Amino acid sequence: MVIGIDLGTSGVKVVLLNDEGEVVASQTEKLTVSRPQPLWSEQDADSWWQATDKAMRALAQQHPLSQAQAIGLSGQMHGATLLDAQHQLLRPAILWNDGRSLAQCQQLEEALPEARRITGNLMMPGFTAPKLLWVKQHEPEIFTRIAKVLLPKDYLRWRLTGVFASDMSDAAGTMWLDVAQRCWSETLLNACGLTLTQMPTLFEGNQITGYLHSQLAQQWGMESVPVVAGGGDNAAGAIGSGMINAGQGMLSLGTSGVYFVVSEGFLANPESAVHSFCHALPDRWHLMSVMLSAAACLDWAAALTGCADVPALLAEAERARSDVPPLFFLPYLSGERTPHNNPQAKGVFFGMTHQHGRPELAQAVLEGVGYALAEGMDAVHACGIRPSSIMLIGGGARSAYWRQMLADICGQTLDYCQGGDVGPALGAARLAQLALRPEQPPEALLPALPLAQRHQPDAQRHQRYQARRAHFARIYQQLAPLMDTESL
Ligand SMILES: Nc1ncnc2c1ncn2[C@@H]1O[C@H](COP(=O)(O)OP(=O)(O)O)[C@@H](O)[C@H]1O
Ligand SMILES: O=C(CO)[C@@H](O)[C@H](O)COP(=O)(O)O
Repeated sequence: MVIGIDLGTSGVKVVLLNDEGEVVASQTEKLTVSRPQPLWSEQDADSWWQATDKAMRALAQQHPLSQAQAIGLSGQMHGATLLDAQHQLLRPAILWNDGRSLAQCQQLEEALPEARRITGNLMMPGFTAPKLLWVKQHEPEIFTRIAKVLLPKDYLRWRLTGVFASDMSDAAGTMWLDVAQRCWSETLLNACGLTLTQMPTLFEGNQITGYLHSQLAQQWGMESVPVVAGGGDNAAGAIGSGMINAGQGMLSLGTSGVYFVVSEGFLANPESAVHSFCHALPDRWHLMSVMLSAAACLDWAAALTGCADVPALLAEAERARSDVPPLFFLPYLSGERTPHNNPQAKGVFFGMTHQHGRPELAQAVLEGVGYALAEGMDAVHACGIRPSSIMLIGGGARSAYWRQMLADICGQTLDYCQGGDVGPALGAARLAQLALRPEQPPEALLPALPLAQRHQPDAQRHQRYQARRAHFARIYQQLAPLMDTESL
């Protein structure tokens, strides 16, 4: 048996897999995001640990963990978790959807024109490097005390094992990694005033990084098992759904919305804000487009419209009238990465009339996220890569109604598989399984998940959505110059 721990933005998920690769128990503990200033997005890293401990204890109640042989980790990417020499947290973690560091991105790009070549990526505020430059400039007393910079799941690893380590897929999102060579770039680190000693040691996703503290093992009723490197949540989600070979694609509907395609070797197109990162297995890479608020828009809209929860919002959307003028929603509640790279982008409802009520607002939100995802897909396809199949994962993929709508909007066949909603945790567990059997080729241990439902696009609906998508794009283009409201 193996355990997968996924530190998502909305919660920590833990799963227990048996030797047949089936989930025998799982538990989620919720997390909240704090937004103390415009563009900021933070979480208390200690709350990650508290949620993990609680989830593990609950997992142990559901099923004894004495047979567990390894733990794998996965987590929200890019977050800056800063520790001092006594290993105390220096400030709240600055998250992947925090937009405060645009100026620092520009400074890094100007100072280091070779950054795009080394990282394969455009410097964007969500990434870790510009966040550290922001801390250096705005919180110098904290910056000088930084002994270690950790990504979110690697902070959990430190709490689990006492080891400072990361994996290539997550490290690629820092902008300090030479992505083609899979090693830290001292040039990039030095540009932020950092050195190699402040970085965790790098591993491939299927390698053992350390062992569970015996005290924790005892509390959770298990052995002091190996803790495996794991992956950033998107790479881990891809591993969980068997996406490891060139041309395989995945659409993740978590807090963020991610279109992930495994590439043939290292491939980059930084100008389009497409991300080019290492996969969580050796010698494999991938491309992805990232929208910052995907299923997050559903939670926001549910609260806004007085729906009890996301399923209630989805039920409202299904009642939306089709004989009223189209209503548009720009889903940029936390700014946007692909394709706009605009932290100042804002959410917008456009086209409201007396005929629109809660169902139409709900429907507009689902559609708006769909149009933005379709734009990200196009950006990835423009890199010359088009997958033969696309797997849906993440909490948002639980809705069959939204899944079909997304297939219709994107004009793509989308597959939903059993277990897809806990994809990254499953991937973390599968990486742990791989680490225990290094002699086995990954293909043998990563079978595709059983197909639950295939969503074929409907040609007529796709045509109608295409016309609306073009209008959605025009609304953004027209309103983008008005979206920087900081000086008002
Ligand atoms: N039944 C449902 N149908 C559609 N979306 C759902 C449902 N339940 C939860 N969600 C969405 O799933 C999201 C969480 O997905 P998850 O993949 O766990 O995200 P993260 O990894 O960012 O924590 C929530 O933002 C919520 O909007
Ligand atoms: O920033 C990115 C990827 O570049 C996000 O995908 C984060 O990794 C958060 O993921 P979720 O919490 O939405 O799964």
